[in-house]
Amino acid sequence: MTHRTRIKICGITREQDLAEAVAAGADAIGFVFYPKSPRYVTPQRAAELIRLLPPFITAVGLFVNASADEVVATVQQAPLSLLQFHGDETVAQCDSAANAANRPFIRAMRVGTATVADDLIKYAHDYRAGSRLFAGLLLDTLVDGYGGSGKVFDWSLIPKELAPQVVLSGGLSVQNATDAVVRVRPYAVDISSGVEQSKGIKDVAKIRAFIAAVRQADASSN
Ligand SMILES: O=C(O)c1ccccc1N[C@@H]1O[C@H](COP(=O)(O)O)[C@@H](O)[C@H]1O
Repeated sequence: MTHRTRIKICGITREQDLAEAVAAGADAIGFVFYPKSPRYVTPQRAAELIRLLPPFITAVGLFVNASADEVVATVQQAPLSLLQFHGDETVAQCDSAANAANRPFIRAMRVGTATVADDLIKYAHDYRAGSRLFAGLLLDTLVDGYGGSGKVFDWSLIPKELAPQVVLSGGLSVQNATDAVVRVRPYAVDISSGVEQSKGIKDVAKIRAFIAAVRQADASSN
C-alpha cells in the first residue's frame, strides 16, 4: 500500500508563512500556546490565522502544562481541530483537558539517551488505554525546556511496530528529511526550527524544500 507521510509545520506566527506552508502541501499547521516559547501566539492571533486556512488542513494547538480551563478558553477563541500536549501532563490531565475542550489530542513523548524502546511502547499503550480522545504519539527530543529545540534523537530507538503510528519530530530539517522518512517510515513528521530563518519566522525556501524532500522520500519508499 502506498504511504503518504503527513506533514505538520509548527510554530506559525505570520500570514505569509501560513500561506506558503499550505501552498507547499502541508497537512497541518501548529500554533504554540506556550507563553515562554518564541513562537507563542495568543488565541486571538491564532484565530485570525486559522480563518485563512482552506478546508481539510488541520489546525493544531500546542500546549505545555496548561490547565483544562486554559485549553477550553483557547479553543473557544481559536477553532483548533487537534490539541498537542507537549509538557509534563499526565494521562488523566490530557484526557480531562481534551474532554473539556471536546477535541482529540496527540501527546509528545520526549526521548532521551536513557529511553528504551519498551518505554515508548508502554507510553503509547497507557495513553491509548487512558483516553478515548488520544489520537497519536509524537516523539521529540528530550532537552532542557520542552521542545522546538532543533535537536535530533536516536531514531533507532523507535520500535518497528510503533513507527507507522508516530509523528516524528525533533531537529528535522531539509538535510535529514529523506533519511527520517526512509529509515523510520513514520505516520507524520513535524518540524519547526528546521524551516525557520529566525525563531518564529519561517523560511519559505526551507518549507518548500522540506516538503519536497518528504514527498520524494515517500515516492522512493513506496
Ligand atoms: O516550538 C516551540 O517553541 C515549542 C515549545 C515548547 C514545546 C514544543 C515546541 N515545539 C515542538 O517541538 C518539536 C520539535 O521542534 P523542532 O523541529 O526541533 O524545532 C515539534 O513537535 C514542535 O511542534
